[in-house]
Amino acid sequence: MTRTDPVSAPAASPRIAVIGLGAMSRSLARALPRGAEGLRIGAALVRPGSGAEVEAAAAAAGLELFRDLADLLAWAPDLVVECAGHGAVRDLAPGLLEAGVPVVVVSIGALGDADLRGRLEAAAAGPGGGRLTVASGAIGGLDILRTGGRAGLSRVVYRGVKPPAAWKGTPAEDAVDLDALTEPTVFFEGDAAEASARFPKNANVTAAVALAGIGFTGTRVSLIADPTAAGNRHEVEGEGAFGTFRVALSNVPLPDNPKTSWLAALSVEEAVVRHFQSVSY
Ligand SMILES: NC(=O)C1=CN([C@@H]2O[C@H](COP(=O)(O)OP(=O)(O)OC[C@H]3O[C@@H](n4cnc5c(N)ncnc54)[C@H](OP(=O)(O)O)[C@@H]3O)[C@@H](O)[C@H]2O)C=CC1
Ligand SMILES: O=C([O-])CC(=O)C(=O)O
Repeated sequence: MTRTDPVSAPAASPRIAVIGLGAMSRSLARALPRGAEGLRIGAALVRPGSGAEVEAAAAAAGLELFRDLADLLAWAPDLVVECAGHGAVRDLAPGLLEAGVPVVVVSIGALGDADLRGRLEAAAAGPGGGRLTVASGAIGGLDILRTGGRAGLSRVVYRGVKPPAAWKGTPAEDAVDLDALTEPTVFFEGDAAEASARFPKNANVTAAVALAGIGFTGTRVSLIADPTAAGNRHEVEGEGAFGTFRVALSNVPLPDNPKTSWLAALSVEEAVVRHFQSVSY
């Protein structure tokens, strides 16, 4: 007897597209074919105004290029992976989900906006809605927050340390003179709601911690610029009825973008692979 997989598995070569063609997408497009899964990125949705540099990058990676959501939908993607930014989650993810396309997002800080979260949840839960997956990003320990959180969490603290260059072009510049720092300097203390909104390219991890744990206002955040830091360090401490934990990561940044840890790109790669697996370990 021939058995068929009851899950509506896509054809042998699933059609996977990225939104954005920056450091993370390029890393993902280079990396995916190395796995045994036979998955590869086939297309990219970029900004309408993007020019020759993006075209060259797409050609080098063998990607079809779209500048319009309707064109991407006509390509009939089996999965779309957002590696672009908060605006892309807001403007593109709801429509994709409504059209039944599963979406992986990594710009998790966008989900700090409760209205957008509601729209995404409604789009995914609606008739024929696609599944929304939030990649773990550059952080770890989310499993402990989720599982320990079943019995209640009383305290979750996040501390993010990056070299001054990684904080360039952010509100950190209004708080400290990044070029003059000689020692680790805390320039932000607050909650994950404020951190993820004000640092959309640096503090998505705080949103991941908030969503897995005690929410955006309950999660305490410190952001630090450290001239001695070689990479991006993330620490999470949690406390609850289950006990306590502390996770500390020292992440290698992507060569094309010092703000972004390679681990974040790897988390997207893992989410893509997992999406197409019948059994995941
Ligand atoms: N969860 C996590 O741990 C992490 C999440 N991130 C998120 O991932 C995002 C991507 O990171 P990274 O690749 O390093 O960033 P890059 O800045 O290198 O690349 C992002 C690319 O996406 C493009 N883009 C932005 N908005 C849109 C849009 N609406 N449609 C199409 N393309 C768009 C940008 O174009 P343009 O330059 O024109 O804006 C840029 O080319 C970050 O912005 C951040 O939000 C990053 C690090 C960690
Ligand atoms: O990549 C990192 O180390 C973290 C980051 O930028 C983010 O959370 O937005």
